[in-house]
Amino acid sequence: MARTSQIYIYGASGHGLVIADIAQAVGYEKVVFLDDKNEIKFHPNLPKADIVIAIGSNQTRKTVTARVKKAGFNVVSLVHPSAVISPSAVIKSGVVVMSNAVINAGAVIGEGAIINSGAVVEHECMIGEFAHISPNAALAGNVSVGELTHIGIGTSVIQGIIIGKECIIGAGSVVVRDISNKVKAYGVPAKIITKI
Ligand SMILES: CC(=O)SCCNC(=O)CCNC(=O)[C@H](O)C(C)(C)COP(=O)(O)OP(=O)(O)OC[C@H]1O[C@@H](n2cnc3c(N)ncnc32)[C@H](O)[C@@H]1OP(=O)(O)O
Repeated sequence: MARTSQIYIYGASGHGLVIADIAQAVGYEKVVFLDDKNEIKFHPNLPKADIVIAIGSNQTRKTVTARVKKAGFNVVSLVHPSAVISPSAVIKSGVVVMSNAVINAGAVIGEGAIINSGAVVEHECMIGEFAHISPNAALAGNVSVGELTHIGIGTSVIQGIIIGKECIIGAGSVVVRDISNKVKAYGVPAKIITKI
């Protein structure tokens, strides 16, 4: 679908402001924020235009994405011009890639995922749908991150690790063993703290 000159940003938080900067940097002429608390709220009958879902909560981002897609809006991916993306990486729809992120060869970034500022996603990593890789997190080669999982700021994950779905990995962790689904884990090395 051809890009529209206007883009809706669904969510007017700090995350939305960062995404608005990216939208302008890649050439959108007009940014319109939609927010449940703002004057302009999402409605299925709004004029159709590109849209990006700027909601930090992984589960809410997934739910809202389904809603706007059902209403016929074009959910786009936005990549900051300073990010370095391998030609062989695959970026699915609704992904945002912030400034200075690196996504290396053969990596696959699932629908609706966030690759935040300065994150490194090494070769052949698989990032699940609606996951969030926080700023300065570093995933070595062949790491798999399950859907809806949040990797905390500054976390490092060694090569080949499998992290399950719907997990929270705390800030500054070093993950050296696989992590099962639906757990909170943190520390150096990361240990499972609780089930979610
Ligand atoms: C652009 C952006 O802003 S993107 C967002 C980036 N943000 C992040 O990455 C935040 C990630 N979140 C965290 O790291 C959080 O601390 C969590 C989710 C791991 C834990 O949160 P909570 O369950 O609320 O834990 P809580 O704050 O109550 O702390 C419980 C204990 O764990 C410790 N703890 C919490 N997080 C960590 C961590 N990442 N590493 C080591 N210890 C930790 C606390 O010091 C505390 O210890 P104490 O009981 O001895 O005092």
